[in-house]
Amino acid sequence: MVEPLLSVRSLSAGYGDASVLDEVSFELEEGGALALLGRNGMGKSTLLATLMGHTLRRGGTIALRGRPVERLAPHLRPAAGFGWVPQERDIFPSLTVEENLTVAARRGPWTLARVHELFPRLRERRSNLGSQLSGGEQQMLAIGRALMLNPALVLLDEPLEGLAPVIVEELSAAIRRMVEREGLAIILVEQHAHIALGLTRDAIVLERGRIVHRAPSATLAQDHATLERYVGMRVAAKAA
Ligand SMILES: Nc1ncnc2c1ncn2[C@@H]1O[C@H](COP(=O)(O)OP(=O)(O)OP(=O)(O)O)[C@@H](O)[C@H]1O
Repeated sequence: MVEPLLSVRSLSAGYGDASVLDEVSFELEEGGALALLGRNGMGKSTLLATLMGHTLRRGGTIALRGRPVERLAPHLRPAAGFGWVPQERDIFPSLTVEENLTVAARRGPWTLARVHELFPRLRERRSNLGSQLSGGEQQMLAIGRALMLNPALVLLDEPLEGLAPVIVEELSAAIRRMVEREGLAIILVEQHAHIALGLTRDAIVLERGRIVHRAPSATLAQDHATLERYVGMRVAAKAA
């Protein structure tokens, strides 16, 4: 049997007394691309934050390439292979674009040149400060910085949120290239289900911290009843 890239078993977690994730189990193969869908507040960001060690884990296991990581301190998880692009982007405003990219870089196939190739705007803006970037450029920088860690898996938390349609297209094309051409594994949280399903191979749907549906992305994209039920009418209408 081929070992999965990521194996999550019966993962339960929350914040303080509040329990959010309830017995979540799933696997992701090497080079896999997984969409994580569900309405607001259903636990999608919490699942990514839990993989990064930023919540209170109540039970369950997380293994990356067979290595148990659920007890690793959050600051050690990037070195273990997790690249995280949080919803807030968290770029350093007083560092230049190039400094943001290189400050925590790790050796591997993703270099400054390759990140510039994926996002030519970051090359053009390399001497600008993080604070001088548009929202779309900040998002490109956040993804580029995660790639410079040379991760085994990239966790993308609503990377297209609040961006203009032309930037959404540019970023979607870059994510598609990361997955299809570079073979990078991703977990993509996205409110725009039709876009997320177009960029991934498999999907899971969270409802109040539990997985309530799993399917190949192409199948779920056609399953309007399930999308309406768990993701919302607006998205299902767009997917139709
Ligand atoms: N730092 C926190 N402290 C306490 N509760 C939190 C915290 N972050 C999230 N929650 C709660 O956890 C639950 C799940 O939130 P989460 O952000 O994971 O949902 P989500 O599916 O990612 O939704 P969204 O699209 O709104 O980000 C919500 O009830 C939320 O209020």
